[in-house]
Amino acid sequence: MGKIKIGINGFGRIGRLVARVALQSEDVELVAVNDPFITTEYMTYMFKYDTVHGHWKHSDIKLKDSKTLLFGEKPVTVFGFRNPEEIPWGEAGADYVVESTGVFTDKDKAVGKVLPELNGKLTGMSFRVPTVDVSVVDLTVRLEKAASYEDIKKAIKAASEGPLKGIMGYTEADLVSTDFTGDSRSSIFDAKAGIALNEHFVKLVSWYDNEWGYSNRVVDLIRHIFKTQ
Ligand SMILES: NC(=O)C1=CN([C@@H]2O[C@H](COP(=O)(O)OP(=O)(O)OC[C@H]3O[C@@H](n4cnc5c(N)ncnc54)[C@H](O)[C@@H]3O)[C@@H](O)[C@H]2O)C=CC1
Ligand SMILES: O=C(OP(=O)(O)O)[C@H](O)COP(=O)(O)O
Repeated sequence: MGKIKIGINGFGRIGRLVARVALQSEDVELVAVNDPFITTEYMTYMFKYDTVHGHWKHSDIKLKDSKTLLFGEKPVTVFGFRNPEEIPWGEAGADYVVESTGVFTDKDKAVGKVLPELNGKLTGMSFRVPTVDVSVVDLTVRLEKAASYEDIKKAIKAASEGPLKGIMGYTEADLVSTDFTGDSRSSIFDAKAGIALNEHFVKLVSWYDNEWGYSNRVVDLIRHIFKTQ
């Protein structure tokens, strides 16, 4: 089976990290990036030296010419269009495009679309804690069916080791926000941080690397689309 060829629109925090995920994947090939507001020199510099996730050590990155970046031997076409309709992704061979400009998306409305059964039942917020990276979800829940905090912990632990392995994590360690930097899972339940008022009212706490976890899920999503198309 051929590789999944992707383009990335917007080469900021997420665009560059999706590129890192793709470049480390066997089955995904980065073929093009588009960003009208930064030069190829600046793209190279920002990609190489990421303050949060560290220096890129997997390959050399060079400018082949003003329209091509070389990641090791791998050429990646660079476009600079502001209007997404004008970007010639096809010319570069991109079959899937990651939208990571933040200009054309509306992610806050996505939960109810992805999980319609939660419409009207769930709202929430996550704290972008004052570190360069990592967020935390503080979920306060009123339960119709009684459950002790121990039961909840057991169910989440079982899911993290079973159907949600690699996506949901579970920890009883005494960790703090920066300990989750570089974790590719979407949510790591902090068993010691939650609290139950009674068997119908609980607060659950879960951490995630909002940059690296999200970027890994973007590439997982492309793999899913590729497989199911
Ligand atoms: N930073 C994070 O932790 C997360 C961000 N997101 C979402 O990902 C998206 C991108 O966020 P960041 O990477 O943090 O933003 P960013 O500001 O670091 O990067 C955005 C990039 O898009 C470029 N851009 C702006 N207008 C453009 C256009 N018309 N065409 C092409 N490129 C354009 C900018 O030059 C910049 O390089 C947003 O929708 C954000 O909500 C989602 C999850 C986590
Ligand atoms: O840090 C983030 O992730 P989070 O909302 O999951 O904590 C934001 O998605 C960053 O993007 P924003 O600048 O659109 O808020």
